[in-house]
Amino acid sequence: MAVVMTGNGPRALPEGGLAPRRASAEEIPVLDLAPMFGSDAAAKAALAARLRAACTDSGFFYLRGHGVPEAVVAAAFDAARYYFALPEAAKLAHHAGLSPHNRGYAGLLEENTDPAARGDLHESFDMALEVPADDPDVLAGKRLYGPNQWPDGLSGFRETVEAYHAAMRGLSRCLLAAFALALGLDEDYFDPRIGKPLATVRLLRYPPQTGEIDPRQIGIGAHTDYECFTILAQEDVPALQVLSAAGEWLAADPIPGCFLVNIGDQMARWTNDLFASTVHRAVNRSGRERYSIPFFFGPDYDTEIVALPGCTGPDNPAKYPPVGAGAYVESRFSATFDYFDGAVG
Ligand SMILES: O=C(O)CCC(=O)C(=O)O
Ligand SMILES: [Fe+2]
Repeated sequence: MAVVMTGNGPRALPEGGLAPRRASAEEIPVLDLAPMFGSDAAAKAALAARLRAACTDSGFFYLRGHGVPEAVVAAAFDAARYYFALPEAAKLAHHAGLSPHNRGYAGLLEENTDPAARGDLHESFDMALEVPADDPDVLAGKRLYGPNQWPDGLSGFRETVEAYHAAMRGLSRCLLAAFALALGLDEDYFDPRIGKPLATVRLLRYPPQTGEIDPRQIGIGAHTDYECFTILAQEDVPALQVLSAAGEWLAADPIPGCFLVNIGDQMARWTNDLFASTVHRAVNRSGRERYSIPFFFGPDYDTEIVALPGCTGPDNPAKYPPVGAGAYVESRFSATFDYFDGAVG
């Protein structure tokens, strides 16, 4: 049987084709975050219960009532479109391999999420929290902190992408409060751990794939995400597939006005696998270019990821040894990006 190696161990993959099945509203539910912006404790508790069910089941859910203005999302997609249309030389000038902090551009096939595959058919631009080069954490060699790299001469690009990052950070704080409630913790439980979060905006462009498709070379190979959770913005071009517990690929098609959120490996570790970090992949068979914008959110670099209160018990010992949040993501980047270990400062 085929498996994919993740940071939390091997996961079985089904044999077979690239076509997904439609997901039902139970399999990938739509949750409304609005109660988290109010003070109705019963409404928050109801959301927390639905969130807990979604996270323990598929680990994927659509999010509405999130409060992020549509214009902020639309501007980020416009920025992605004109960014990727730059000449290749302009993009290579700020290649992520020139940054010790994994910020900048990477081209087609440079990432390989599934070690058994032959590279991912997308190009990307990564930016994260802007931390100056003389910051003590950067000087201490915490590689995931550092300055971003930006393309030259692309008016408004930086401002637009930074505004999107800020909006996603705000949303993440709110979402984490809901996760805390879903885990029976105080709403502000995670707040002391997210003052300087490892939080990356990634612009992605997937060219369409037509004709015979090599299953070992798709938009993004089967993988789990590395951080706590991912907030994905999609336009109207479908491609994303989620592996169900029963081993079927489900289509996670875009829903207008909703983000798609999924649990990542850090949260699976934090919850001792109560919350599912679910395998997913993308295949762009739409015949059109696809742009998507994942936002990966994890806690501060030095946060120890160890089973949270209530997630272990006499019959449920901790499955994973403690690990530093930053060290964990760095180890995953080393496994995934062929340029990360050789990056120059
Ligand atoms: O583009 C997508 O829909 C998914 C991207 C993804 O899974 C990732 O970047 O980790
Ligand atoms: Fe992913």
